Amino acid sequence: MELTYNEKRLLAVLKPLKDAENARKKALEPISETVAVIRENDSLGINPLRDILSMLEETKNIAITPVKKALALLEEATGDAIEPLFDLDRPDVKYLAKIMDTTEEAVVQYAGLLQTRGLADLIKKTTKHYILTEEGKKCAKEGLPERILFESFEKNIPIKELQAHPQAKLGIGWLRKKGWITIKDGIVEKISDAPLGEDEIALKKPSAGSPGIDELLKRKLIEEREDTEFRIAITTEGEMLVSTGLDLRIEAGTLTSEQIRTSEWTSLKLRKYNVNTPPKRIFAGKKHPYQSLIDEMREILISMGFTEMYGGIVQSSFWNFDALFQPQDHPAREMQDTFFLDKTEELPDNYEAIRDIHEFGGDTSSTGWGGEWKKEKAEQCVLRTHTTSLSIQYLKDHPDEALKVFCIGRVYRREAIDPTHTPEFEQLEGIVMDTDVSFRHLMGFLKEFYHRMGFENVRFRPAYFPYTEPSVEPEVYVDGLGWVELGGAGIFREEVTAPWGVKYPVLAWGLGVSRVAMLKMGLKDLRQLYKSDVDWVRNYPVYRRED
Ligand SMILES: N[C@@H](Cc1ccccc1)C(=O)O
Repeated sequence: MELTYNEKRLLAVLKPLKDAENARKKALEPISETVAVIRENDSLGINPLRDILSMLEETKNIAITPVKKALALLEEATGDAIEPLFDLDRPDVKYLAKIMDTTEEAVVQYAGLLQTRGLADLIKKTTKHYILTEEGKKCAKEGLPERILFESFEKNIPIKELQAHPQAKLGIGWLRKKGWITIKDGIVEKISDAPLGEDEIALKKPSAGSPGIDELLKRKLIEEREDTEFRIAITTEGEMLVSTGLDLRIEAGTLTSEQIRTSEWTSLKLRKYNVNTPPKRIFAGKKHPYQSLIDEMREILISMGFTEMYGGIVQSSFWNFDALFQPQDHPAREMQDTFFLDKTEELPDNYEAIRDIHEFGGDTSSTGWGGEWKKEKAEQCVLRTHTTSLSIQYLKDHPDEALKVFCIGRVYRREAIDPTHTPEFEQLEGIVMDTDVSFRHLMGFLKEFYHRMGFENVRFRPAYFPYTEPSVEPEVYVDGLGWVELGGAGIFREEVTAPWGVKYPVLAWGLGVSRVAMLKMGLKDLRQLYKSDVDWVRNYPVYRRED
């Protein structure tokens, strides 16, 4: 495969650097010889030569003429001041990035490509170094606690007294461990002259390989750091390729309309694109997958002719339970099932109609639940446990017109949290009222909705809710899971509709939204929908309608 423009550029930079390095080595040969001779004489004890020796050794570390020349050329080419560097036959990536005016990552990438072609070697070197921790800095300045303690007394000292020393807590243990003291009959006595330890030497200059390092790491006086350095060396093949000449014309990435009109493009070198290289991923803002699904449900209902209703999260027990003919001693009204609030709400004017329904059936054919209905219980506010609390209020406000309304909203129940239960979740509520809608219409609406959501098989099982008769639970069939229950539905009872003068039959349902989300999104854990898991959101494919 042909070399990319950037690979060629890198090669074109590497080659003169290597030439410069070769020239430098060559120029240094006579110096090296001299140094060797002097060193030999020096070992014979001819001391005055020492100064010459160190002078010459220094020379070896200074950029000498050929290198200076190469750098001047590079500086001219890049317009950048370049620090003299050594090992120019395998320059550092930082340096290359600077002279190629690009990032270090890019240089490593080009070098990686060259390496697969055998034209360059990418050399990775990691080195360790150590830094002093806060504690370490203190000890490096003032000495280790045991050293300070050791120097705080002459030959012996009562242990009680030594314990009062601010360094005693850590220091005494170490004094014993290092064998600098003994303690007998409450008296501490020095038994060593406490030579400078390896740890103390390493603390002054913590460098890799010094014997005290491990001890200091264990005492958390120093921390280890790793530096990674990349260097790139051109290979002989690489050099040969450069010698045969590289086409270093700048490649055109995008053409201007001018270049196309004037046919200038025919003489340009066009950049080749590798369409197999995955691009860097960018993450644009996007809707949460759960929100997308909710929006899809909303659209389906709107397309089926429904309008949306809204209502508060905080509801009186009256609207959440009583108006729905849920007896006041119903288990769902217990503290352990519902979030009760330290708040009450006034009841509507004709609340007595609901009281009568509960106590004896009011004006209806019902016999009610019997017993005494308590107003205070109904006034108690709760976090709504179902969105049916909105449906009944909507009916109260629109008792005599045909209507199709829905709402998608959050509801709250005191559930223990596990993969399939959360104390907050969403419901999709709907009601349909018209002159002669029937149970068959109800099943028709629900089937149609689930079909549009992509569930082919829908069935209904008999169920019970205090506010509907008949009542059913819709279920959908999911491969691998079987029939899954998805909520409740039914026709509102007379006890619910009569108090508000509702004229026609009312079909009602409340469906689990998060349940549907789990099925549609293939989730095993419902909690995923409510976590701030950015990675998941980023990687979740943008949701598409199936129709
Ligand atoms: N409110 C019921 C569902 C339902 C709504 C309307 C009619 C019948 C049932 C629930 O939360 O489970």
